[in-house]
Amino acid sequence: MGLIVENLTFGYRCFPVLKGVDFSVEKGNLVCMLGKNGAGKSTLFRCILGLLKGYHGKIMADGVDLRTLKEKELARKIAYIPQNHDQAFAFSVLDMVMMGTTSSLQGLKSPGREQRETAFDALKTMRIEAMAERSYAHLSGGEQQLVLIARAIAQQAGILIMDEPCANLDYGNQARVMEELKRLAGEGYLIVQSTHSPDQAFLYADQAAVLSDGVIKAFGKPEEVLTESLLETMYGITVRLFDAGDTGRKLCMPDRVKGE
Ligand SMILES: Nc1ncnc2c1ncn2[C@@H]1O[C@H](COP(=O)(O)OP(=O)(O)OP(=O)(O)O)[C@@H](O)[C@H]1O
Repeated sequence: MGLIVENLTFGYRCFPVLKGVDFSVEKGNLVCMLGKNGAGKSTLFRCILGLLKGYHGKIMADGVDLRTLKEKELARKIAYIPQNHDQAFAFSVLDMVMMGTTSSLQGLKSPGREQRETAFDALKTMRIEAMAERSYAHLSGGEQQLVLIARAIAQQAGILIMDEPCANLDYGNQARVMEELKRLAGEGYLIVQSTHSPDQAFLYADQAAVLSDGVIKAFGKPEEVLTESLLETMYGITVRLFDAGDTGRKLCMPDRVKGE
């Protein structure tokens, strides 16, 4: 059970972006997808989310070809968590999370007690139930990101897709959000997120995927696949990897920081 992408190709008009993307990953993993600006990470995510339909190849979730699913069925399998953004309307946190439950509603019905309970359970999963009645607009960026993750959980999808979830977050909130994502992966969710930080992949990811020239150039444990030479080729700078004390993890530093 998980996500399989097979020979996925997609282009905007005559401009090819994805040229045969292949990877598969089981539930219970946090995957960090790296690739330079314009590599096609968002395009790949939009194909997986069914927002771009003109692709060739196959995307399967839990053994089901996503092309065969209706919108609501797809929403029960895969949820998208955007970067946190300013919300113009004064929704409460619980209302925001309840919006994630609409895929469980028949026709034009409004959310009821069941949806409220699902939303509250999602807040508990994220350990933010104390915020339920607060205004979403008045939360910090990090808190808002946790609420958006809760909204995806309320959607009751097992696969969460995130485009740079830590962009715009301060250092502490980045760590808090990444710790929560790692915990959710440990509970059985599959999380696929893009990042521009090799360190985020080293510190938190079970798997790293590198998208380059329209294909997955490397996929596997971050410490095994994110080599100095691969990172240098991808980002066009020399880097140095070093062991992070006794954590068993690696960290990445641009070579210029050495003062050369
Ligand atoms: N709607 C569109 N129409 C035409 N070209 C597009 C469109 N959206 C994206 N592109 C192009 O497709 C390529 C891949 O873009 P995409 O946003 O998927 O990259 P990305 O890896 O997510 O980049 P970044 O890291 O900068 O967010 C880029 O060259 C981009 O200019």
